[in-house]
Order: sequence, then structure tokens, then C-alpha cells
Amino acid sequence: MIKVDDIHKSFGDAHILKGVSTQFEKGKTNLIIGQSGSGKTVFLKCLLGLFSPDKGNIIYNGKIYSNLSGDQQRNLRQEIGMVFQGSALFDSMTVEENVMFPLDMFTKQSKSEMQDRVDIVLRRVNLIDAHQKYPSEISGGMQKRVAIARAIVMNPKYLFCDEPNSGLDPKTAILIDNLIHEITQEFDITTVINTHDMNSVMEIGEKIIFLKNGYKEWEGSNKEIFKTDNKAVTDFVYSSDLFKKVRQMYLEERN
Ligand SMILES: Nc1ncnc2c1ncn2[C@@H]1O[C@H](COP(=O)(O)OP(=O)(O)OP(=O)(O)O)[C@@H](O)[C@H]1O
Repeated sequence: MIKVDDIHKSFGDAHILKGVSTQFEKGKTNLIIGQSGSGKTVFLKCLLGLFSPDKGNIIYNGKIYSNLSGDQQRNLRQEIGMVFQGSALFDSMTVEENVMFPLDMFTKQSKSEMQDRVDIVLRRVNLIDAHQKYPSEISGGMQKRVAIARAIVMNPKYLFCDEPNSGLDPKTAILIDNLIHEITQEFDITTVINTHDMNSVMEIGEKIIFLKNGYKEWEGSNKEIFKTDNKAVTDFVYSSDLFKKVRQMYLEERN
């Protein structure tokens, strides 16, 4: 579980996060949504330890991140899997080498142990014939699968994903969403995803945090987001006519 307690972050005079508190449960898929510039990436980078909040705490399973020693912080970071926007694979490495990279960097496993683990995670993301291919030889959806395999290869307790659907067609986007959601439940991971994709919000948003101007404007589940009358949320989430109609139908069905 990750607890976020009143975090603030400024860059110069720009106060970006203005006291955000929430918590993310184990085995749950948590989404961060909000307009461009609302602070989603800054928030995720604070969780990752890439930015230190000016005030407030991030608490991982009861441990305040900023109170940990350098070694303890490094150990904790090895428990975090990250899927970067655009996949961020190494172009000069094969799929297998990309996935093996964290094991090679951070563990003392033998080559055959690493190979076994890579085979397991590549099978788990349904990539069985791509081991020797280079990222440029596979589709965007397959690249995301490789990025997910690499993020879970170290058996993380936490999984952070920055816009995992960007650049994918709607059908592939749903497959990737479902894969992340299934993996989260199967391995009891605490998953936090930054997204602009309203489809993801509806489908896999077990908990959704809506950031606006650096504040947490709203939080709730995908079921609750249909019912909320918070105007900032409805203006943002239901800005398209299609989603307005979906919401209308959902509400009528339940009346
Ligand atoms: N390292 C930095 N130095 C100064 N300002 C920054 C830095 N990182 C982010 N910001 C500012 O923080 C604000 C929030 O940026 P952030 O990237 O978190 O937005 P976002 O909600 O993720 O947007 P998007 O959806 O477009 O990715 C922006 O005004 C941005 O310019």
C-alpha cells in the first residue's frame, strides 16, 4: 500500500502540487487523471522518488520514503516496475535483452535463471515468438507488452505506468489495459497509472484520482464517476458527446 500525505511540490514560483493526499491499495489499479499540466507526471515522479516533495510524505508499506537511507531508497526502487510513456525500450537490444536488463543490472542471478524468468514474463504478456526481435521489428502494442514484461521481471510490489496507451489503436489499448489490470490482481501489485484515456477510466479504474490545478479535486471508483455531480469531473470526463451518452445510458439503466 502507498499512502500519500499532503504532498506539495513547487518549481521556483510555480506551485504545482498543492497538498495532495490519498492512498493506493495492494492489488488495485489506480488511475491519475486530469488536464494537461495539472501535475500528473510531477505526482508520479514524486511517488517514484525522482522528485522530493517540498512538504508532506510518501509512505510505502508504513515506511516514510524520505526517512529511508540511500541504500534503503535504492532497495525500495527495485521493488517498483515502471512502464514509461512510449515504452522506452533500448533499440539496440533484442526483446529478450531488454527484459533481462533489470535482472542483469540489479541481481546476481545466473544466465539460465535470468533466461527462465524472462521466458516466464514474456509468456505472461503473450509474447512467445519475439525473443530475438529488435523493438523496431515489432508493433507498438508488442513494444508495450515488452515494456510491461520488463517492468514485472523483478517481481515488483509497485507498478507505475505513464500513459501506457498513448499511440495505440483503441483495440490494442484495451488489450494493454486489461493486461495491466490482470497482472495487478494476479501478483497483488499496487499499480498507479497516469492516463488521458477515458476508456481506461471506465474499464479498469478501481480508484481514480482527478487532479486539477495541483489539488485532488475528486477521487472514487469507475462506478462512482458515472454518478458524480462534481462539475469539474463531469466537464473533464464527459467532454465528448459519446461519453456523455454512455453516462446517460448508465444512469437511466440504474433508475
Ligand atoms: N522539472 C520541472 N521544472 C519546472 N517545471 C516543471 C518541471 N516538471 C513539470 N513542471 C511543470 O509542472 C506543471 C505540471 O506538469 P506535469 O508534466 O506534471 O503535467 P501533466 O498533468 O502530466 O501534463 P500532461 O498530461 O500534458 O503530461 C507544468 O506546468 C510543468 O511545466
